[in-house]
Amino acid sequence: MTPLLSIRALSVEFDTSHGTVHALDRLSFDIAPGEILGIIGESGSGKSVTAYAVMGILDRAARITGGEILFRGENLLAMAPRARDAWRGRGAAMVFQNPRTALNPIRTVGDQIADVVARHSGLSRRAVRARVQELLRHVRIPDPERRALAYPFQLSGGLCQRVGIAMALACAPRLLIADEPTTGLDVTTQAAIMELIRERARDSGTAVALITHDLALAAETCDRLVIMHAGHVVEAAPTAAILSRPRHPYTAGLLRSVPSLAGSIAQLQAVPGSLPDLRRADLPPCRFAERCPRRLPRCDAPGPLALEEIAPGHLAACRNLP
Ligand SMILES: Nc1ncnc2c1ncn2[C@@H]1O[C@H](COP(=O)(O)OP(=O)(O)OP(=O)(O)O)[C@@H](O)[C@H]1O
Repeated sequence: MTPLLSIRALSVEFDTSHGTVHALDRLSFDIAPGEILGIIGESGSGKSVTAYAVMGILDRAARITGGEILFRGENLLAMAPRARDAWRGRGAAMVFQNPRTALNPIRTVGDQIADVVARHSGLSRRAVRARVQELLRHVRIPDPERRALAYPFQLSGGLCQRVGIAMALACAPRLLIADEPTTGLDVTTQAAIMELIRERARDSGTAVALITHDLALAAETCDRLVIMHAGHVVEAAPTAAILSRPRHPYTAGLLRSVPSLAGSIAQLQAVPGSLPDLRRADLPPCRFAERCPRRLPRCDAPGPLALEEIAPGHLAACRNLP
């Protein structure tokens, strides 16, 4: 199937007073229409930078030093700014972590959703208001007439996240990027939010990129997983393939660190070490090598590390695969 989104060899750097951060290095993966793709990695692996690059909302300090982001074959990075602004919302929309801080504290949630609806449609004010109610009902906010008049501080975290989802869905995006959408929410609310996201993919063919460090949550929800480490994709495959036979040592380590996936308590262990400092000028070709139990001399040989198809639909970047 033709991918909806195709990220090809994307490299992003940040200029800081402490040096250049090599945040993404030749990152590549695809998302198909209607697919729920999990983008997994520990803090600092580049998940949010990837999302911001797709949305075109990277920090000013960021530099895209290579690659393409193709949306239905068109390179978003080559689009004129106005066309990119028009694409945002209809093409892709984002649900953010910390729902309350993602909303404007001094406007009612109804007005905030109405702004998005009005910006992306030629609807009359009355029709916009009706659409806001429809969206609030769609994300199952109880008593939507009253809740539309509330300010974010008057709503629970879970309701604020539902508002965030309603805003993202207001322009019927083809791709929904959900960046840690359930962090900080209680387990029941988490489950309800994830069900809304799943339902959207199932019923309207919206592709979903679920960004999370929670491999267990992604395993329950996603069709396919992309495992990121220090700005690289180290493995990408259907969820079942990753769970039954992880090929990259980092993926295997992640699985062993999750109680529900480790197999037994005795096998439970954290991935040793931490991400390398991405400001280092001498970053090795494999950024996992210094933490890797399978490291060989050839792992450090110069030259880029290729992400190769090792089985149909299963990609890995490793010079010593089991
Ligand atoms: N504005 C910035 N200036 C400098 N470095 C940045 C900036 N934004 C991100 N980075 C760096 O880019 C790298 C990737 O960060 P990113 O936020 O994408 O990671 P992440 O995987 O989303 O982490 P988390 O799970 O904590 O959100 C990190 O080393 C981070 O410090």
